[in-house]
Amino acid sequence: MTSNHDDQEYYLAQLEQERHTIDNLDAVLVHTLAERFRCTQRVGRLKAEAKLPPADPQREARQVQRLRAKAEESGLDPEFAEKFLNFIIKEVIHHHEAIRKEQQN
Ligand SMILES: C=C(O[C@@H]1C=C(C(=O)O)C=C[C@H]1O)C(=O)O
Repeated sequence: MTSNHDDQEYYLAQLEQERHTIDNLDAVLVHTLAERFRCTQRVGRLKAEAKLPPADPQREARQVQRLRAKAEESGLDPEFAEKFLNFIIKEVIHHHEAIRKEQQN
């Protein structure tokens, strides 16, 4: 009984420690994404001023290859890395289209 109770405390302490690390990493992810979107907003304004299209499929393909390789190196599923990057890029392109429309008005 006592040993079960002790085990439970041990597991709960481990769980709390791991969740603390997850919280820190989630904060890093949010800060990193915020910086990336600040940067892509600047790119969107530059492209609108230069009359370049919002999407650049060749750049996207290079980014996907680069990220897939990095994912493999670090033990992350490259399929997941690609899906995640495409999800972000889709949002960026929406922003760039909105910037372009604003500039046209
Ligand atoms: C940010 C850009 O705009 C778009 C978004 C990209 C991205 O989020 O990585 C990449 C290519 C473009 O489709 C860019 O052209 O660099």
